[in-house]
Amino acid sequence: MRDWEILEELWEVIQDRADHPSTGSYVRSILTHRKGVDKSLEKVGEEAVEFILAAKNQVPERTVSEAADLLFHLLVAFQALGIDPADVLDELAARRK
Ligand SMILES: N=c1c2ncn([C@@H]3O[C@H](COP(=O)(O)OP(=O)(O)OP(=O)(O)O)[C@@H](O)[C@H]3O)c2ncn1[C@@H]1O[C@H](COP(=O)(O)O)[C@@H](O)[C@H]1O
Repeated sequence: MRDWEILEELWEVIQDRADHPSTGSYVRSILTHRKGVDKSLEKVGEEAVEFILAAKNQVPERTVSEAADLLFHLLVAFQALGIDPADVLDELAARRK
């Protein structure tokens, strides 16, 4: 079983793509898209719907795959919006009862 470090690693890759030109990079293509932030938000919405449909249709493998797409695109949207995932984690920690 993998631990949560993959999310941290992925965040570092996304930041690297934001900071450096990289031909053929999917992340960079979203971050530099002419619609900018809207493109990343559109992808989050799209992947959320695909996740819900897979879950409702009870297709476990597809649901896991769509969940991965959703988490990935959420991180890309954080980058586009200038949100630090650490702030989101702090928010969750602050809600612990
Ligand atoms: N985890 C991912 C990842 N998950 C999904 N995707 C891409 O997200 C897209 C999913 O969009 P869709 O399912 O909507 O497919 P699509 O219709 O072709 O996409 P659009 O044309 O609508 O954008 C696909 O092109 C996938 O390749 C990802 N692309 C990259 N990563 C990670 O990001 C890293 C950096 O990627 P690059 O920026 O491409 O170097 C990679 O090493 C991976 O670790």
